Amino acid sequence: MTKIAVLGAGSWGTALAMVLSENGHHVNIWGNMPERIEEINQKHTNEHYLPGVKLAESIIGYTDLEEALKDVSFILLVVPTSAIRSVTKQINALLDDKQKPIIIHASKGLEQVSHKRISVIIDEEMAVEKHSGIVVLSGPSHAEEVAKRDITTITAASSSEIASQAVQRIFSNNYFRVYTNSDVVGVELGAALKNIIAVGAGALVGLGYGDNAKAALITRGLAEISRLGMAFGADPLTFIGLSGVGDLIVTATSVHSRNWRAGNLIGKGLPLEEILENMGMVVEGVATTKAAYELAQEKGIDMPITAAIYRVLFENARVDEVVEELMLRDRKAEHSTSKMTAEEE
Ligand SMILES: NC(=O)C1=CN([C@@H]2O[C@H](COP(=O)(O)OP(=O)(O)OC[C@H]3O[C@@H](n4cnc5c(N)ncnc54)[C@H](O)[C@@H]3O)[C@@H](O)[C@H]2O)C=CC1
Ligand SMILES: O=C(CO)COP(=O)(O)O
Repeated sequence: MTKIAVLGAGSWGTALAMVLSENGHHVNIWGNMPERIEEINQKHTNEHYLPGVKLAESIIGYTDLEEALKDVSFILLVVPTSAIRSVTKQINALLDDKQKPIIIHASKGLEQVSHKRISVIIDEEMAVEKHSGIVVLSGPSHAEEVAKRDITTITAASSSEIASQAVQRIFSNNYFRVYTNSDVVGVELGAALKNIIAVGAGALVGLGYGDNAKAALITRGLAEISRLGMAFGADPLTFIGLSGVGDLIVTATSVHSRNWRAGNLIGKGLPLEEILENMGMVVEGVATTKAAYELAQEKGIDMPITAAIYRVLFENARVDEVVEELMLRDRKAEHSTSKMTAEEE
């Protein structure tokens, strides 16, 4: 039996713990909220994050990280992006160089200020001799639907094929299909940046725009995600895959999405602080908008939708006002086909 530690006892960590435990693995789930860990151990539920869902009794909750990591051969990090660095530091301090687990992360975002991808942060904080590879798990996957065993497809990306195949093996079953991918940059950027577009899509619906507007935002959103990704060496094919258009569709069209819901309330005129306070779960797209906006400015990459959403979130611009600005930008050709062109744009 494979022993796995899931670090982060929120919606996604809990849903992924369920998949792993159904696949016959021994799952330790670690969280920073003692009352939720007690609920997982006593009642086998995590009502705040996955209401009405019964968890396997074999999933054991921990508040002590050292205990949760004991003898595991995989560590799945699924805390908000803002907590990745500190949690990775703690793991690194607790592991010796004999255990050598595979490190997986399933979070979606970019670090504030440094604008780094999550696997880069993990790589910086984990001594290379203490692990057997870093794998990114990403794709169109609402926790609520995975917890109901709805059909889900996802990708496991790593520079180590052995590690990505091992991750594919532990997660795969008849409702959770995992592909492997070697484009870590593209998979992580697709995952992080789609949340920005989901905020925008929610805002459009909140303001009463129609299906044409939604399709325009998603398609042109994907164009700018790909443009940034290609400038960082991502494979353009990744953006028409699960962690590109797949995740963009599922996030930008669904009421399950916290990013879409936050955007929707912005479109309806509610203040951002109030929305974030009441969500009760992480809305990665807000911080990611800031990081991506700054990154695009720094690298001279044209990301007009991201810039528009930045203005709404951080400069109090109105949604209808930025929509008008986007529509009246300079006329352009639809495609920039080569990496060179994307970088020069
Ligand atoms: N919910 C979903 O359907 C999916 C979420 N994700 C990604 O997974 C990541 C986590 O999201 P969710 O589980 O949905 O968020 P959530 O808001 O449901 O739960 C986050 C959990 O992390 C805990 N946490 C926060 N800071 C921590 C720290 N320093 N140490 C330990 N625990 C800490 C919180 O207490 C909470 O239990 C995000 O990056 C999100 O984008 C990815 C795919 C699907
Ligand atoms: O990443 C997700 C689905 O793939 C979940 O999106 P939200 O964080 O917007 O809920």
